[in-house]
Amino acid sequence: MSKTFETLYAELAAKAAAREPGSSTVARLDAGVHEIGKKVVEEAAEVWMAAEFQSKDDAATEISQLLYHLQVMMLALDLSLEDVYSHL
Ligand SMILES: N=c1c2ncn([C@@H]3O[C@H](COP(=O)(O)OP(=O)(O)OP(=O)(O)O)[C@@H](O)[C@H]3O)c2ncn1[C@@H]1O[C@H](COP(=O)(O)O)[C@@H](O)[C@H]1O
Repeated sequence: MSKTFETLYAELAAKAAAREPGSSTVARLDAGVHEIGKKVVEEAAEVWMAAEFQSKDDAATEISQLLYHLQVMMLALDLSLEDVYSHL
């Protein structure tokens, strides 16, 4: 079964809680909100560029990466899925 936003968040939260060795997510959380924020902005720009100048598949890839980095930011801020969904 392919991952969803919810299952990815659960996976990342578990890795963060366990401080799983070798996890890039744990390393990004340790780097802090400033560095995570830079990745969010970078990936957002890559979504824009892919949407305008590349293929739909490239855009889908960049969107998936943006979603990942947004989830890392959520974990850094101790925001649950419900905290975000309540604003939708
Ligand atoms: N879905 C993702 C995911 N999307 C994007 N990324 C990271 O974001 C980067 C975005 O690509 P770039 O083109 O910006 O690469 P880059 O310039 O080399 O970026 P940097 O790694 O230098 O920041 C990727 O290289 C990954 O490091 C992700 N890293 C992890 N996941 C998933 O998160 C889960 C936990 O991963 P670990 O914490 O590494 O175990 C696993 O299921 C992974 O598949």
